[in-house]
Amino acid sequence: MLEVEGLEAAYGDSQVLFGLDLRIERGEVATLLGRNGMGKSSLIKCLCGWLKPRGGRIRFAGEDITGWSADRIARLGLALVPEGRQIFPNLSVRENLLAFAANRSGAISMRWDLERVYALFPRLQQRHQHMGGQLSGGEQQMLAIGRALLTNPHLLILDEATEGLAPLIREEIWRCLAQLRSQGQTILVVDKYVRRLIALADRHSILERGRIAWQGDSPALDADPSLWQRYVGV
Ligand SMILES: Nc1ncnc2c1ncn2[C@@H]1O[C@H](COP(=O)(O)OP(=O)(O)OP(=O)(O)O)[C@@H](O)[C@H]1O
Repeated sequence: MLEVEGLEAAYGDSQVLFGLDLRIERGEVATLLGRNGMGKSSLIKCLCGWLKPRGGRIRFAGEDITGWSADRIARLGLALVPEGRQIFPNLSVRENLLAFAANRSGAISMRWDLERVYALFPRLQQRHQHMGGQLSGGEQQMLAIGRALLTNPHLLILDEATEGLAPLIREEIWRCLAQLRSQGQTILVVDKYVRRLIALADRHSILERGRIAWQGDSPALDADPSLWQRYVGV
């Protein structure tokens, strides 16, 4: 589904990614781990087309998308739930959800529609007429996830999936991601809750100063908590 090879990126003269490799198979859940400023968001920006790579290759859904524009990559079926949600404060929940609805993966069965999103997040249905700006942080995150799902993406990316959310809402987001996983959705998630990520995901990549410091599966990460302390600070 996604193959990144030797990815390099910079902001002006300041290089931030140094030869990253990453692979996500269809139906897998992968994570990016690392302390603040290690390059997770920059990698995601490259995948989404917001930051042009200086070197390396990105292949997604059968295409070489290196250097493609963000809207072209989105149309190919990559959906981002961005850090800070970025929902429209002056549109209702329903309008936010329908603003970008599409069928990018060409799914015939199990297609996401409004009803299915409301079934996943009943809170959104209860508040469907509320403005985006009136929602709590957790509700905004549900809205951002629902909006991304309504594009029926091949790959769903969540940057800081549960950051700043109350514990109960965090649990609801984890429950939702587990449900999506069981339905075969391919997901790349950035978060700091390593235990939750081990339970949820198949593979993990730890970033350290723009380089991959460690890659492995959940049993390997679970078996070595010293990695978490060293690279994630938990
Ligand atoms: N727009 C920008 N211009 C210049 N430098 C930037 C920009 N955005 C990020 N950086 C720098 O790039 C490096 C990687 O940052 P990035 O945001 O990718 O890290 P991160 O692991 O996602 O951390 P965080 O969780 O804090 O977002 C950092 O040194 C950061 O200061």
